[in-house]
Amino acid sequence: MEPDYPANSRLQVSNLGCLRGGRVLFRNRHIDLHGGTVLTLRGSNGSGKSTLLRTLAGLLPMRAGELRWCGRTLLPTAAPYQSQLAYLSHHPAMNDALTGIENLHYLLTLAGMPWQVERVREVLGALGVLQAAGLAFGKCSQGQRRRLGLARVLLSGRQLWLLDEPDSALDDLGLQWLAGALTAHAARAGMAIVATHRDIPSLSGPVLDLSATADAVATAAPNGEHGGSSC
Ligand SMILES: Nc1ncnc2c1ncn2[C@@H]1O[C@H](COP(=O)(O)OP(=O)(O)OP(=O)(O)O)[C@@H](O)[C@H]1O
Repeated sequence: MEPDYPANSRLQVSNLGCLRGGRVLFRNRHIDLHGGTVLTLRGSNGSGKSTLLRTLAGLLPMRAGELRWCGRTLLPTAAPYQSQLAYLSHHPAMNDALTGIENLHYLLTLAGMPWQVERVREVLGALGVLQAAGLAFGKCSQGQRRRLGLARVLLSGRQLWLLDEPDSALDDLGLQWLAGALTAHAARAGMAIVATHRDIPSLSGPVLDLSATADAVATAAPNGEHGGSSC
């Protein structure tokens, strides 16, 4: 069993605005996320969900707004924030010529995670990709590729998960696994922002709908209790 994350961690994003191709996608969006919270990001195709996640992951410039992590105003590219996040995009970011295991070993080592064989086997087994992980990644099915990408997030040990349609290509069993993984992550005071078009079973928490007019802060706090700003 892995240790819990600091319960008083907090991600605050205020007045976020995003541009793409010279067009304003949205402005004045607010997120206030505490340990133990999963925020669902909704919106029609092209409304800017991926753009928002890529911005929070530090892969696109933050054109407008402010990000605070544990009370400190930081750029999304700042190390104290980057070291806490795991980002899963539409693309698996794995090398097709390497096996799933080799990809995981490379990516987790790069992220500074110790390679714990038993834990890796446990996660791959739970995801049903223990065998597929021995194949060249390029020979895996879309669902298997997605599951291996999710294994990378789960094994990352990071508190903040930014997941762009993690349910894509997953069958019903995979979707149930994802729901369980998110619930378990939240129970350990993990945090996640999940862009999805589907209903992920038993996922509760705030929803930010980018199709809607900007208004309320997407926020939630377990039991309404938070510690101080340090984490
Ligand atoms: N590289 C790019 N250059 C210019 N515009 C882009 C680029 N990528 C995306 N866009 C535009 O930005 C807008 C938002 O795209 P984004 O992928 O963030 O939406 P989304 O809500 O994630 O969509 P979906 O639900 O289809 O995944 C779209 O209008 C899209 O055409």
